[in-house]
Amino acid sequence: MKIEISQNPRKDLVSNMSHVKCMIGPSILNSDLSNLYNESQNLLDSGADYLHLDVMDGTFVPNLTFGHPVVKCLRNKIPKAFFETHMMVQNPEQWIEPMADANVDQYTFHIEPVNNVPQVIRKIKESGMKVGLAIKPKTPVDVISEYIESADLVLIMTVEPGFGGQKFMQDMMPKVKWLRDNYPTLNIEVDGGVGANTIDDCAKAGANWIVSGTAVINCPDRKQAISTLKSSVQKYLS
Ligand SMILES: O=C(CO)[C@H](O)[C@H](O)COP(=O)(O)O
Ligand SMILES: [Fe+2]
Repeated sequence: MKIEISQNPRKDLVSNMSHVKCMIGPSILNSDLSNLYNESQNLLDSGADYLHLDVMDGTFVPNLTFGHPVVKCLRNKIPKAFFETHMMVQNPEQWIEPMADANVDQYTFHIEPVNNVPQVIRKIKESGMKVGLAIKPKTPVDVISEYIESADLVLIMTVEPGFGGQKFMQDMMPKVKWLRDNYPTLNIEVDGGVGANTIDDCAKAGANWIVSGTAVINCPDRKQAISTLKSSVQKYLS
């Protein structure tokens, strides 16, 4: 008897993500959150490759946003887009199952508050999500080296996590360059203060997943804003 395995509607999209290619993921943090679905759909229609959803718990960072119930509602309305949750939370292990249940594609968590990083990575994988490892500006990049082989992406924060609209920290670029030099096929994401004026620094250092919040949200022509980010990254990708 042939056993039918149910198909993930986003399977092709997910498997295409394993190569180093340019991905632009707007952050909806500073959008009109009362209109979350329309804002998200508008960003996807404007050329976004994925949605970057900032989850904050008020403990790991001094701000509070939304959790899995909101992400699940959004997923019901947007079944096909790639969802990354940026987990700025004190206990990332706690939210793995609920986020997997909300059909999140990639679970990106900060390693700083975690005692057993390999265990969290394993649980994320077992739940069927991809793994992103995030570090704050003050965390040295070599701290994550031992976990990189088992991750799908590393996120280098270019602001202190917690709020949108902050100034880009150019001095994080050596971390990105070190990663790109040592891990040529790694997906490297930057997040915080990234826009038309700072994208070239990120692209030149080797970032290929680009989170941009206010620079895209506040731009009257979001399509143009996303296309500017993409062109810069593509210029530097070999
Ligand atoms: O994780 C974040 C803040 O902690 C956000 O993703 C980030 O700040 C995006 O917004 P902006 O581009 O306006 O800085
Ligand atoms: Fe973020």
